[in-house]
Amino acid sequence: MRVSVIGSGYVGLVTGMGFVKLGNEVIFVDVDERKIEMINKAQPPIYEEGLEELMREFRGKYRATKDYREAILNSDVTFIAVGTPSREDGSIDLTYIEQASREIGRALREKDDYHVVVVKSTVLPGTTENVVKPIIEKESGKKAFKDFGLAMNPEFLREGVALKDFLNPDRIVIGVLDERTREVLGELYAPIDAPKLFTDIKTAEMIKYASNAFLATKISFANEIGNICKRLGIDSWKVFEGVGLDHRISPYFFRTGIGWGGSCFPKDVKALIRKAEEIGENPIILKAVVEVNERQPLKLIELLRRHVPELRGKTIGVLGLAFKPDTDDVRETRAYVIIKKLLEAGARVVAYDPKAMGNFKRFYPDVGDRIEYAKSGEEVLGRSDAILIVTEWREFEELDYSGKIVIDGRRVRKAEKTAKTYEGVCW
Ligand SMILES: NC(=O)c1ccc[n+]([C@@H]2O[C@H](COP(=O)([O-])OP(=O)(O)OC[C@H]3O[C@@H](n4cnc5c(N)ncnc54)[C@H](O)[C@@H]3O)[C@@H](O)[C@H]2O)c1
Ligand SMILES: O=c1ccn([C@@H]2O[C@H](COP(=O)(O)OP(=O)(O)O[C@H]3O[C@H](CO)[C@@H](O)[C@H](O)[C@H]3O)[C@@H](O)[C@H]2O)c(=O)[nH]1
Repeated sequence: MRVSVIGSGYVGLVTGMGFVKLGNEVIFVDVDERKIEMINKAQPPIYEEGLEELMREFRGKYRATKDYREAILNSDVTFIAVGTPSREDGSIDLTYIEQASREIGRALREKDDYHVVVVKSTVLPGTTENVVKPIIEKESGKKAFKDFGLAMNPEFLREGVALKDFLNPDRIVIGVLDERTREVLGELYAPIDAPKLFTDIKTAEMIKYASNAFLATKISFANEIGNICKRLGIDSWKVFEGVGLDHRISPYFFRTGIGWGGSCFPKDVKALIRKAEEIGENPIILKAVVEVNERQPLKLIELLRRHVPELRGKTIGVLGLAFKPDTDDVRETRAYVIIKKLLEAGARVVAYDPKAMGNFKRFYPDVGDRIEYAKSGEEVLGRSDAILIVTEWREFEELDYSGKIVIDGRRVRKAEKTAKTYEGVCW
């Protein structure tokens, strides 16, 4: 099938390349010229394992452009994968979704064939039918479900293992209302062996929020128990090993530490809270989930002060800047909050991350410009009075921590075994 993907970021690029691997032809659209140029040279603008190899292998089966018209006229189905960030008050910002819908609508005006538009971005229930649909109808002069198809197909991939997740998902959720669209998406996803759940459109939108909210809740719950464990001298990882053996609970997403960051959980939980309040609900669990998560990285500083009471003038090493390992993404990384606190306390910070140092400096100039970047984890260890572990990159398991003070937010076993002084956040 001929597929176009609007927005070539973490989701758009991975999804599009996934469709290429499944035998489709893909046209990527983006407003960012740098990304377009890189994609056309078969270079991924983001770091994601396996992506570069896939882009090299399938060169010629995909291309990128700024031109919506070209992309829509030369494809049968279009996925919208633009960002849906938070506004200042936590509510969802639909600016990019609205822009993309307008451009798609304008291009569809010139097209006679039945074209299917699929919202893949995470959007609140009602957005596809109440925002995307009327914009496309107005700009195209056509009617949804009659002249063009419309669906919502949330994405559940995790960064770092995104391609694997896209090609081997736990499930595929497809929100559709018309039979033709259902057939097109059924055919497109046919090669993927996973349970396929067809729902109406707003249910598909809600499944995405409920999933992310539950996963964030699971981690905040684990961290709350973990904080109690720490005071009682109990290893919360052992506790959750025991808890997770109950098949009703499952062992996953119980890694206690400094909490969740990233481009999804923070913004999606907040957007759901705002939406709930707007419609007269008070989501007390979700609010507590966010509060626990905001306090959690501060535990690392609290523990550090037990061993280094005066931070002024001290050099503190930070291992890891990405919000999780195997990605260069720094959106809502715990490293930002932690480094900000260190600088406020007058410490010097020397940091290292295998992939995310450039992004950290660009995204957070207020702290990113005030710290030093090391060339390796060894250099951080060599130059610091104490070390904080913020992201559990595999290579941090290879470092020599002997003689060091290490405060660990993610549980790097080598540090736990070999550091002179070691503290874990919840263990
Ligand atoms: N990152 C993830 O792991 C993940 C997983 C599942 C779902 N999601 C959801 O997918 C959506 C995209 O997330 P992302 O992380 O890929 O974002 P991203 O910021 O990495 O990518 C979005 C891309 O859209 C482009 N863009 C913005 N406006 C545009 C427009 N009008 N026309 C064309 N391109 C435009 C941007 O230049 C950017 O390249 C969000 O709704 C997010 O919640 C993300
Ligand atoms: O037991 C755990 C698991 C994760 N985390 C943290 O939680 C955050 C998110 O991790 P993860 O879920 O692995 O990464 P994402 O790429 O943000 O993926 C989440 O967000 C995506 C965007 O919506 C969804 O598609 C995925 O299903 C969902 O897992 C990171 O800061 C992790 O360090 C923990 O603290 N403990």
